[in-house]
Amino acid sequence: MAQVVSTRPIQSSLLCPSSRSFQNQAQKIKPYCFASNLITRRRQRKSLRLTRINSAPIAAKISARAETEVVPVSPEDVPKMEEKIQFLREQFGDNSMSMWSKPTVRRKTKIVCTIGPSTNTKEMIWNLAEAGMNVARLNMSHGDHASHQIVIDLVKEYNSQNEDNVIAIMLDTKGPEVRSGDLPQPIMLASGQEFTFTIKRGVGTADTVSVNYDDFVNDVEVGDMLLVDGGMMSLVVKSKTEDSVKCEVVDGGELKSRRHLNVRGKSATLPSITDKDWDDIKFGVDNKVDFYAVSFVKDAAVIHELKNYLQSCGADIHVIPKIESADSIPNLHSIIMASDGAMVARGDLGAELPIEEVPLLQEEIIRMCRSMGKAVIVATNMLESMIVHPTPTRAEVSDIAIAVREGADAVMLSGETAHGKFPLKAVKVMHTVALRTEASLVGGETPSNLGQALKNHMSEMFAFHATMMSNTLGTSIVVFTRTGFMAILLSHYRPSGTIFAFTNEKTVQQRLALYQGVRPIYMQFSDDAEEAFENAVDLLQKQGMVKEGEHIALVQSGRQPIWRFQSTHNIQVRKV
Ligand SMILES: Nc1ncnc2c1ncn2[C@@H]1O[C@H](COP(=O)(O)OP(=O)(O)O)[C@@H](O)[C@H]1O
Ligand SMILES: C=C(OP(=O)(O)O)C(=O)O
Repeated sequence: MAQVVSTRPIQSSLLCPSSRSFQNQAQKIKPYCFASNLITRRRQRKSLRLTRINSAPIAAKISARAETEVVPVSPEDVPKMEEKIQFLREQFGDNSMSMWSKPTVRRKTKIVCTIGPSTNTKEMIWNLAEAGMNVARLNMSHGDHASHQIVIDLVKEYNSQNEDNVIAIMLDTKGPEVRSGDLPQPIMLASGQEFTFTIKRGVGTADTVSVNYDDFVNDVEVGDMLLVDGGMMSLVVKSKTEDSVKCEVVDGGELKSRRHLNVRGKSATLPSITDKDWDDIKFGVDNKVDFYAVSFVKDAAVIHELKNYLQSCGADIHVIPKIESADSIPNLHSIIMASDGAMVARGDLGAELPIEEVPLLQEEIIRMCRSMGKAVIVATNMLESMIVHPTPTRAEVSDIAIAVREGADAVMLSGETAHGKFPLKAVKVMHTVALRTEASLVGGETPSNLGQALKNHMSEMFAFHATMMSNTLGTSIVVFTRTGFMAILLSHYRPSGTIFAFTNEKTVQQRLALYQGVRPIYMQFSDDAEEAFENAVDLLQKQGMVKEGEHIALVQSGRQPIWRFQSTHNIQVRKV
């Protein structure tokens, strides 16, 4: 057992871990090129065949290391691989790879699925979870508390039956969004025709529809461009009365019920958290959801207000602002600083701001979140075509790969899983593309100023060195955490190996499901540190997540000391 121990505070500030030598070293450890990957895959296939003949232990052959893994290249390969694994399991009665065979274990980038009419049944939630969903998102713009309650209860039921694969719950507030009203049936709008939006309630005819926002008439001006569903249709404002806005259709199409309305370049003058949102937030507190995604945040004040409210009711729920409002951009830094992460909500963002700004902002928001040690989710249109088609466009596949490369913690599915025809296929595509992209990445690329943001130098130093050690030795990392802090910190260093985060808090286990590379495991902590380590390694070995003879890096650090003197942090490398 190798050990690095520090028992006194470090005075000097941290070295920047993104130095060239670090990267060079990582490069050496994890060489990658397409050809070598193909060869590895061929060898892999061969070793699978050999395994069948020799009945040798198979855990090592289908190992977790991304570079030696059979990486399916198309979603169609996934069932084939699952069949293969099933075959091996049946042949050898071996369960040592059962956990690694789960998509949620091998992939580092997490998947958020919006639950809606296509997926709100027990069967579909179970299927989504098995296909790779890590977080279930409830969009409060749709449905009522009763329908969301059913979904929450189902996810909780799944979690109670699958302690090794828990799904986090994210409640997404409706926010001050402007939407058109309900229509008895969709209306076809043709370019050049006149169409009216009215603040009168309940109107839904061929030429006029209600808007859910009374100040709509005051906020828009003649000449403004109105975008429906982020630009799927557009109308230019021609004139106004005290309750209506007359427009001319520029780009026509089919107008359905409750569609997004944005004014190009403008945010609505509404508070970020509306009365309905407060009601939904309380519903989230009652149901102990894990995250709020807060729509249309414009400044940090609203985050402070929500956090104060949550503190006053003793609720441990993390807050993820959705960056989608033009007004939020000058305040990005303070908004993210006040929050637990951010969502790049590209739908509304690309409607309020010029569309060509979206990729640049995505990169900037991811970079900012990562440097501040906060979670970041990339959302909207990721596999949009799969709402109706069984395969994605190549551009969509690239989009997922870019988000993974940029270092997002999670990628999100919206309509694809909420009301699409192929929700499970969409999750499988996302899983496969993320996994394939991750296999091409060098681990441990840390944002250069992570240290300055976190100001907890001892924990950071240990997270950095644990990452270095595990990357050098090619090990997984085992960390014990009560609050999730150290697991989240390690995640931000993006080690190559999996971070097995043992926690004695179910809420922390669920929350950690969102974080890149973290595999959260619930375990009651023994009073004796050594016993707890042994139990953890035992559990990993039983589940086939580590195997005999393999090394693991074990980290004891973080804000709250567990089995250590106040100032003692350590990293150990152990042989299983
Ligand atoms: N809980 C729900 N109940 C009914 N329909 C839903 C629900 N959640 C999502 N949907 C449908 O899926 C679509 C895509 O989901 P999402 O992108 O989250 O919604 P939106 O863009 O409308 O805010 C929605 O426009 C809606 O038609
Ligand atoms: C995620 C988004 O928000 P919503 O789906 O809630 O409209 C978005 O606008 O990209």
